[in-house]
Amino acid sequence: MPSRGETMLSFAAVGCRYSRARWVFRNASFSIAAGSTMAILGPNGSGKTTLIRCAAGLLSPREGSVTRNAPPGYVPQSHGSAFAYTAFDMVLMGRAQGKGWFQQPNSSDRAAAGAAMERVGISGLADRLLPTLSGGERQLVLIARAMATGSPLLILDEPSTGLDLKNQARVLGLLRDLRQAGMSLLLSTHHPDHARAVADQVAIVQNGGVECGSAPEMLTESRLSALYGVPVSAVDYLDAAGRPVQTIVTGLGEPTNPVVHRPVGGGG
Ligand SMILES: Nc1ncnc2c1ncn2[C@@H]1O[C@H](COP(=O)(O)OP(=O)(O)OP(=O)(O)O)[C@@H](O)[C@H]1O
Repeated sequence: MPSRGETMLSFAAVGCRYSRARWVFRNASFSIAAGSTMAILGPNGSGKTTLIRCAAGLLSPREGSVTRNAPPGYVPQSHGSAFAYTAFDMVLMGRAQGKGWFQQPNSSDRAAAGAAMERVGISGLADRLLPTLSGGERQLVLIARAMATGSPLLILDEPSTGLDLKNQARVLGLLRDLRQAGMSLLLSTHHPDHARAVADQVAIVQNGGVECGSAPEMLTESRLSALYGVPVSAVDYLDAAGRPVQTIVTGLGEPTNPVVHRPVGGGG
């Protein structure tokens, strides 16, 4: 594992576009150190996936430079189609990174794939064919595949898409553990709450620009309300263990009278 604080990924004045007519974004500059996480937020179509693909080396920047100090583990945005591999074989493909085309996986590759599945909590799916899995189960397989690479740098495009609350919590907990273990993570999300749960830094992609800062600085009510064009509030409450917690909600719910924030799981 790289030493804590070492730069794992950096963008220097990066610009990306698909056609001459329009830049998706320009002048993106940031770096991610070992043991830290950056979340990318932005409206639909603003350029989050473009930035993620550029970071993963799947798209070349039109200007500026991207530096990685390891080939990353990559989790693509989930999509419907899937080849008829077993979940285990899909995860094992994560071990192919850096190997020759015809090199067979060995026993340590199999052990790493099994360990990644166990870590993500999907060992029970090992023999299932991908087309028979639910969208959320497939998403967990893709996360395990990225982990099986053993790379200290993980790049994830909307990793919680399609996951139920329990699996969202599982994935967020896992990402936190990986950061704690010294890994570097870059993820895109539509959930400011998830960014708050796992990220030290936040990049906001909007109107052709990328603005970066610390998570507390970027995840304010006013910034998020302006970003999404809906009222956004930060709500304090006590969790089931009685700890004060803050969550981010859109102010689109029904008005209550009187307004009471009860602890989740607190009954009454
Ligand atoms: N292959 C492509 N060719 C041309 N334009 C593209 C291509 N991929 C994306 N775009 C355009 O680039 C812009 C940014 O797309 P991108 O997928 O990066 O946005 P996003 O923020 O990830 O969106 P979402 O939240 O909806 O997933 C959009 O206007 C999109 O239409």
